[in-house]
Order: sequence, then C-alpha cells, then structure tokens
Amino acid sequence: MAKISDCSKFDGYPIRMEQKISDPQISGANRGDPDHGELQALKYLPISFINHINSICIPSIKNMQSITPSSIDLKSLMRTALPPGLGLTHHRVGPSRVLIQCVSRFDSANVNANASAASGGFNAGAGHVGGVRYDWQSSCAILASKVVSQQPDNEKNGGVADGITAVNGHPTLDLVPVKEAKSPSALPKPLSIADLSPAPMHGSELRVAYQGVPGAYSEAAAGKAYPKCEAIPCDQFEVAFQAVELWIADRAVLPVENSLGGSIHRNYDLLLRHRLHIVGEVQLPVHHCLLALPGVRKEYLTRVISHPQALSQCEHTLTKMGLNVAREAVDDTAGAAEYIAMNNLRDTAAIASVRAAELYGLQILADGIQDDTGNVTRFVMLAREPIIPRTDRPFKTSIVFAHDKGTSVLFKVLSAFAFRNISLTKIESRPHRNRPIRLVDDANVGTAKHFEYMFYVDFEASMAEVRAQNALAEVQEFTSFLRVLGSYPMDMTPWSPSREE
Ligand SMILES: O=C(O)C(=O)C[C@]1(C(=O)O)C=C[C@@H](O)C=C1
Repeated sequence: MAKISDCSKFDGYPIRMEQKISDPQISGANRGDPDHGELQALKYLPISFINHINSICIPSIKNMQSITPSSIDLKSLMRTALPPGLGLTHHRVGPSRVLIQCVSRFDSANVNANASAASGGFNAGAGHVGGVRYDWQSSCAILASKVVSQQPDNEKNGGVADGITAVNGHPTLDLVPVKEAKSPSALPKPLSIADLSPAPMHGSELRVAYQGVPGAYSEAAAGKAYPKCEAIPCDQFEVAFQAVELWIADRAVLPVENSLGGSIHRNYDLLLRHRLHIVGEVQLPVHHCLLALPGVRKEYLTRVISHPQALSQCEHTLTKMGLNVAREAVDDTAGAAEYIAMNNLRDTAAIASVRAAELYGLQILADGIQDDTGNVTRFVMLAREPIIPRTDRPFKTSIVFAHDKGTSVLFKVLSAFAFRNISLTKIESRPHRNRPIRLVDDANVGTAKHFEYMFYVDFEASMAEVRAQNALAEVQEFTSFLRVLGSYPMDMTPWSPSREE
C-alpha cells in the first residue's frame, strides 16, 4: 500500500492509496479493497491538507483528545491515536465528527501576516516559547477552526442549498434589499486591486466574492449557493480569486459556461493560474431584460450595453425586435444598468436582471429577451481548501490535463473513463499558454506547427469512489500534467426555468 505522501502529484486527492487494489471493472478480479474500512475519514483528505495537520480532535470522546503528529504517516497516526473503543473500523465517522485543525500551504511569513491581521494583532506577543513556529501553528489553527465553524450547512451536507424556490426574482436571497438602495451610490462598491490587503476576520456570515456589482447574475448565484452569505462585489474575476486567497472572502463564485453562449474561457484560464479548489456548482436560470431610464422608448435607443455573454445570449431577440442599435460590451450586466443610471443616458439600454432594474431605478422595456427560455449559466464555487468528497449523493469531479504529444492521448484518456462507466459532462480545450505551439519537422515536406492544449474535463463521479481514483491513476500514465480542480456535489435542484415558461 503506497503511503499517502506518495500522492502529492494529485494536488489533493490521494488516489495512490488505491493503486494496488484491483479494479474489478478492468481486471475481472473481485478482491475488493483490503483497507477499505481504514482511514475512511481521512483517506480522501488532500495532501495539502494532510501535510499541515496540527492535531486531530475527536469531539465524541469525553476528554477531547488531541494529538500532534511529528510525522505525517496517517495510518500509524490513526492506529496509535485513536482511543480504545474506536477501532479501525470506526474510522467511518463523518467529517463533522472529526475536527481536523489544519493550515493551508502558505509560506510562514504570509501566514504570520495573515494570522496577525486576522486575529487583530494575535501575533503581537511572539516572544514566548515556541516563537514563530508556535505562533504560526496557533494562528492557523484558529483561522482554520473559524473556517470549519463557518462551513455552511449546505456544504457540510455535501451539497447546494435545498429548497431554493426562486432565483431570478430573488425572493429567497439575502442580498442588498432593493428599498435600501435609494441611489446607486448607496450600494457597495466593487473591490479593486487597491483594496486587496488582508482584512480582519469577519463575523459569522460566509463572505462570497463575485465579479460585478449588486444585481449581477453572479451575485444571484452566490445567493443560491449560500443563501445567508455576505456577497462581496469585485471589479474583476482576478480580484475575486485574490479576495479568497487573501482571506478577505471565504468563497468565490465564478461563471464557467452558459447554455447559449458556451464556455467563459477566461475563467478556465484563471482556474489553472490560481490554486483555489472547486467546492460546488450552481446552475442559475438567466432571465434577461432590456432596461432603460424611465420614459425612454425603444425607438430612441442607439446603443445596447451589457456583458458580452448577455449580449450573445440575446443576439437573435435583439435583431428580431428591429432595434437599430450598436452593441457594446461592458464588465457585467448590472454594471451596465448602473452606468446608464449614473450618467443619465437616454439613448442607451442595458441587458440585465429584474433586480438590476429595481436597484438602479430603470424601467423594463422588454422582459425575457434571452434567445432560449431555458437559458442557464453554470457557476462554480471556489475555496482555499477542497471539501471531502463523498459517495452518498451525486458528485462531479473537474480535472485539467496536458500531454507533450498534444491531442494524440485524448482518446486513451477518455477511454479510462468510458471503461469504468464514468460519464463526462464537459470537455473543453484551451491553449497551452506555456507552450502554445509544437513544431514537428519532416525533412521531406517541411515543418508542421501543432497547437498545444490544456484539456478540462468534468466527470460524474466522486474522488471518494474507487473507479474515479483508478481512472485518474490511469489518466496520469498518459499525461504529462494532471490536476484535480475539485470534487464537489452536483447541483441537483429541481429544474425551474426563468419564470413564465
Ligand atoms: O454580468 C453578470 O451579471 C454576470 O454575472 C456575468 C455573466 C457571465 O459571465 O456569463 C453571468 C451570467 C450570465 O450568463 C451573464 C453574465
């Protein structure tokens, strides 16, 4: 049995644990997993998590036991650490019963800075026993335990919130109430790069960063994923990522694809450039309206502004409406509405949500102008640490891989999933930014220039499933680069297309 630390290549999920276990689907053998009862609670923890475990506390035991491992051999750790009565088979405790205080993989300088800020000068007395390391560990344990306690119920349950009945009308969202937004200047301003210095720890609400201003669909997605969250507007996607990395926010919500407009490519690139983990997804019905200042008639319009995705989702409808207008792209849909209101533009309309109309005092000239009534955008939620994958509800896993020999491995990689009956829900290719072109010389005919790609694949299985672990072990054989972006619950909320359909 390989040690967990052998798995670091997978950036999280210790699939090597299962390396020597035969896969009945492939070999026909039916030996099962000899260690299946062991480490059930811990085997799926990511390496980045395990490497920084400070202590393991088992709250169900009377005098809470805490151990501080000197090495990170989790198997021996668990064998010696568990009190009598909690034999190895008892390791099947759910994640909520084992509190693992840990830190994420920061350099200690950073952590000290963050922890100090986060605890309001917590580190000020760093001169006592243990010095920097002691402070580093304690600070991080505090930060980590705050994160554990703030983990929203829907994530603890391994899924997005149940019982959300409406989204585009937003009655269930705990966002900026329309009546409080008397003027656009009363609304929270988006974060910009200049605002990104680590902030003190917050209260009890989960803070979710999104790109755009209040009224953007991303804000609605944040509200669907985390109904009681504090939604933090950011002026760019990059800023939303950094807000999480710097502990200013706990989660970021990122649109990745739309049923009409397709993939939001830039966000795939950002997922790769940053080290955040996908911890969930939400699919949001997107119901677009044409908004203008009160009293403006369609005939007066010379311009329609919106997010490029929104413009493309309404392309045909705008044409059918016979509007003789220029289309202009701006950063987000609600930002377009705000811009019209702030500048008193009587010749310009915005494509945005009903909520944006209410927040910025615009009238709805046309309702439901998306080209398809079932228009849906898929968002992913990102966090500093991955969640523990489970098998008791449908999970999806997102990976990205590349190979030195370009597309030639694609068939082999995809067959690793097909042989195990694992369905793919999405495949996307993006330029391999570090090495976009591969030259292949042929003395007789010249030099071929092949484009190189990163492949993003989503598949319907949890990293807690042996078949997924084995599939990835096989994929790794064929690829030169492989990263698990996240294993997370699928959005299974009932289908509710946007209104009147
Ligand atoms: O501009 C917004 O309101 C956003 O939240 C962005 C965004 C996107 O990037 O696709 C989100 C959902 C809609 O598909 C249109 C725009």
